[in-house]
Amino acid sequence: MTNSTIDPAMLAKAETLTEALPYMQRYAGRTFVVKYGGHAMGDPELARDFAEDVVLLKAVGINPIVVHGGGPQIGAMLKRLGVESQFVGGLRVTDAETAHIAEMVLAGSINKEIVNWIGTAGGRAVGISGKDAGLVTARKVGRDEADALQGIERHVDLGFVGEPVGVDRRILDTMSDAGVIPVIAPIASGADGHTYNINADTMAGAIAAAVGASRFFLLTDVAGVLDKEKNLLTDLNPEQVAALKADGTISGGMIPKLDTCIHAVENGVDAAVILDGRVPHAMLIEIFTRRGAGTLIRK
Ligand SMILES: Nc1ncnc2c1ncn2[C@@H]1O[C@H](COP(=O)(O)OP(=O)(O)O)[C@@H](O)[C@H]1O
Ligand SMILES: CC(=O)N[C@@H](CCC(=O)OP(=O)(O)O)C(=O)O
Repeated sequence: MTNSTIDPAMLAKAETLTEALPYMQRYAGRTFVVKYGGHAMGDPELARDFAEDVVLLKAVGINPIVVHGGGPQIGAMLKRLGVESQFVGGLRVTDAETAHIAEMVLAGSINKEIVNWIGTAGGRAVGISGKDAGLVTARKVGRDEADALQGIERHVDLGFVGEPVGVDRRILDTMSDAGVIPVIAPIASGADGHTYNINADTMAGAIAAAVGASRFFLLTDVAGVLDKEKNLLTDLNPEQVAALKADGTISGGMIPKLDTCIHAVENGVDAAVILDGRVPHAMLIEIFTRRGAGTLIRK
């Protein structure tokens, strides 16, 4: 049969698969950490696409590890329960009651929902938090907030907001060996026995560094890092990120996100990629095609 008798649409599908082949060969056996943000979770269609992508990675021999957020979902639950919540420097001030609710939402409903999507897509996922098998040990975060009005620095107690100080990867290796996809909620215990609420980007970055991930994907609600004219910056190194911070091109939630990426690439992760979680199959396009997507951060 010659090309002229083949349906062009079928041929294009076959070419998509052959285009993916060298990437599948390159990445087989590697570990990818995927941070799935709360904003990217709202749409059930996109959630299904995301779960399919994760299952496909596993099927071609990559070890995906999912770390999820859920900030908007915690906010909604706090509102329902009439509990006030405020953010300082992108972190939710977390009293004992808020920590309890954050754990309920993150390690409870959201974690199991993602496990369910992955199961529906034909994968085997196990949902855990940083507490399980001592995966992550946290310590309390201290923060100095500049009081812009008075021009003074004052220490803000964020309560039970934690940062990872240790990662014991053994449970992740056990799960990977058993063909299981870990789904991790950003909650951990401190050496003091308290439960800590951890920013999901920070949690994912610590896990990516601890496992020496080949790729660290952060799915968010923008196309990637944008310049002042709103054009996508496809590649950045730590020096360029520092310049973008200094001239005010990046602000808000993008600052801690990029800090996390730089920390990860300076601690054993090959590359971090900020991706648009609103684009169906954004991860597959980035990993398996020549086009790529989002912003790649590398040393
Ligand atoms: N230069 C920039 N490029 C892209 N996004 C930026 C930039 N500067 C600030 N941002 C903001 O950062 C946000 C992403 O961070 P964040 O809201 O914390 O994401 P998530 O909730 O997914 O973790 C974007 O929605 C955007 O408003
Ligand atoms: C300390 C802190 O701020 N924790 C976050 C944890 C969830 C999170 O980071 O979710 P997203 O990735 O969806 O924003 C919070 O309470 O909202």
